[in-house]
Amino acid sequence: MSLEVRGLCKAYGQVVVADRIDIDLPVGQCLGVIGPNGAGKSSLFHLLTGTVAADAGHIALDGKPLSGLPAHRRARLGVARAFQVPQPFGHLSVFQNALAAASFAAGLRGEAAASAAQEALERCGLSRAADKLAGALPLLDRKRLEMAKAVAARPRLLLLDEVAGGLTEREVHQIVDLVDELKRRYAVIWIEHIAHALRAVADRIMVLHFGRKLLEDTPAEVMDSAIVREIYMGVPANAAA
Ligand SMILES: Nc1ncnc2c1ncn2[C@@H]1O[C@H](COP(=O)(O)OP(=O)(O)OP(=O)(O)O)[C@@H](O)[C@H]1O
Repeated sequence: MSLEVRGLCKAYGQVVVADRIDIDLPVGQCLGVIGPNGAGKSSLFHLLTGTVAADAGHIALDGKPLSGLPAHRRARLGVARAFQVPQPFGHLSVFQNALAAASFAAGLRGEAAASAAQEALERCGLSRAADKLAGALPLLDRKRLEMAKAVAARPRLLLLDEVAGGLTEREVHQIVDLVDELKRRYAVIWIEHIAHALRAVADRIMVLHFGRKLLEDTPAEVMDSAIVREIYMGVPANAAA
């Protein structure tokens, strides 16, 4: 198992954002994460990347413990995140942005950094735009670059934060195809509000609510579940279907 999370807990005073979360995720699989606003989705990513310290619990990647390590050490051990709002260095080229990620997040130098950057752009469909200024890219390509920066860091665990948000339907399909490609090489966790996108790629979906994992199952089971209908649409879980 690539990612193993056991009993992850975090609270801000009375607000519980992670309540004994367990996750098992191998390379080659995508775990979708859904839940209403404030459910603890972003907090989960903060806890995995190490930007926020957990109150309790254990995280291991490929058997190596991550718990207690600072974010830069976890990045070196293979945790990479693509943010919801891409914030590339707009005055640098697409290639230079990927190179910066390979250098700073993965600690690569020289040829190794350049080939990681090149490979990441190829993998994310951006080779043709390598020399363009990142600030001039249209939104879909900025999303691709955000993912390429994560890939350039040579991750084992790829955390995708609403990477399909704000795109047209057609573009969402392209992102779905890209995530489907990427999950062959990495363990992927994808927080996404666009249900059909997750349904298309995720092997399993986890439903968070008040920091608790309410359900984890196949996309079809989760989308049809009474719990999801209740928390999203206010239909009581015991109401007739
Ligand atoms: N540093 C913090 N201090 C206090 N409360 C926080 C902090 N960070 C998050 N919270 C609270 O924790 C809860 C969970 O927040 P989180 O951002 O993880 O939710 P989310 O599921 O990602 O929500 P959204 O879909 O709106 O992004 C929210 O009530 C939020 O206000």
